[in-house]
Amino acid sequence: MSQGGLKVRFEVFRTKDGGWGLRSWDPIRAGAFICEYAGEVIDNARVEELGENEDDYIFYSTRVYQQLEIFPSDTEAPKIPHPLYITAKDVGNVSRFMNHSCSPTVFWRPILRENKNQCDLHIAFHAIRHIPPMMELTFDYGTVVPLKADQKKNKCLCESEKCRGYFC
Ligand SMILES: C[S@@+](CC[C@H](N)C(=O)[O-])C[C@H]1O[C@@H](n2cnc3c(N)ncnc32)[C@H](O)[C@@H]1O
Repeated sequence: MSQGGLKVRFEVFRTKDGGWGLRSWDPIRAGAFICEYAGEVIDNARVEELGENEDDYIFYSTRVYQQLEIFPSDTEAPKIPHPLYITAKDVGNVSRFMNHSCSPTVFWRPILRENKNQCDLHIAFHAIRHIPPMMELTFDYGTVVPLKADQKKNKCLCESEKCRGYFC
């Protein structure tokens, strides 16, 4: 599904708070593949080394997510063969501009793809529901568990009714 490439016309735009965000000029149907999180795969040691202040563009597969309403409560989270960290700080695609929302329009799931006799883990983003043109594409960055006392928390500006107030 995700190998067919990008099917919608993306726009990187200035959000109300001044940062960049991502949206699509085309409608996206519920469940449709949107894009992958492209970047450089790094290991845990490099994540620790970079620290939380150095890189705003790390995707962490190790975060914990709120159950999405589209999935029944007994749906298990997809199994990931190993933790995956991807930084899109220096190389990446449009997904690096996707902001966090506590009521996201997009969710991610892991996919395994064969590559020269081995399987590579990729992260594919899909629409949670029908997304009309120009609606911001956002996903839940997830929660660090266990949350350490000194965990850096970013004030969340998603303005959702269900806003948790922060994201990590
Ligand atoms: C992966 S980048 C997303 C693109 C970013 N807005 C930009 O201008 O390049 C993640 C950073 O965007 C900002 N951000 C993302 N979601 C946010 C939210 N809900 N509230 C406030 N800032 C957010 C934070 O600075 C965060 O570290």
